[in-house]
Amino acid sequence: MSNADIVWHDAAVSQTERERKNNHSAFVLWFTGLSGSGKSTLANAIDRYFHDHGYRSYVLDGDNVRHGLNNDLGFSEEDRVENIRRISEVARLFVDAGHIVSTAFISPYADDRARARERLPDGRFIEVFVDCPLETCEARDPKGLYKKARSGEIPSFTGISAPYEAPVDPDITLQTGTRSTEENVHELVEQLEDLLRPS
Ligand SMILES: Nc1ncnc2c1ncn2[C@@H]1O[C@H](COP(=O)(O)OS(=O)(=O)O)[C@@H](OP(=O)(O)O)[C@H]1O
Ligand SMILES: Nc1ncnc2c1ncn2[C@@H]1O[C@H](COP(=O)(O)OP(=O)(O)O)[C@@H](O)[C@H]1O
Repeated sequence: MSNADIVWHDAAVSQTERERKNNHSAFVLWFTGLSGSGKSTLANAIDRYFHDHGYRSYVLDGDNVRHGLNNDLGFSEEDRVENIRRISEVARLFVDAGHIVSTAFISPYADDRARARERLPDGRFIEVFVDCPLETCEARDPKGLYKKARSGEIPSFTGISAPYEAPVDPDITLQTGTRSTEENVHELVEQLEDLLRPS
């Protein structure tokens, strides 16, 4: 069956109605950065803040999604593109359902992040650059992957033997080499003030 045979079915309950009931906007916080830069740490810290303050929210994390939905994908350029395409579709569904979704994927290619932005309603895709020098990420090496990448045990490792295209004009930049998680969460809450206000 081709896509031409599939007809979009409008939902009985709109995103706007869900947002009104939740009393806040639905949007995606798209964290991007090198492995070990702090994407998961920050996505979970801000999610804790959202949850504790009555927002409906959820985290989509690279490691976890790759265990399930995307367990057929590796780290070739083609697979990473498909990984991000699927994640952005899932993120869109969460926004449709009225949630604030924080995604924590390296998402190394600028074009893929741009496509993800295009899939979301205007102003509902917030690109957050988790900015941390490669040397710091490598010194942290929380999973021992940089060591393996340097020894050649892991091929095509982002930042070492595969590219990372840093955002040129991100909506928000958080430095994790010099600022604590608490400081960065505070910064995020300030920058998101308009979206977090009751709708
Ligand atoms: N070759 C290679 N390159 C980069 N990362 C690797 C690789 N192999 C395994 N890992 C682990 O997988 C996590 C990255 O998955 P992502 O889905 O975020 O990657 S991507 O967006 O598709 O590039 C990444 O997680 P984070 O460290 O949380 O970023 C790594 O733990
Ligand atoms: N300021 C900071 N912000 C975020 N993570 C930090 C910071 N300082 C140290 N870390 C540590 O760096 C590591 C980042 O790992 P993680 O959040 O899994 O990154 P990523 O998801 O980008 O791979 C964690 O062990 C975290 O405790």
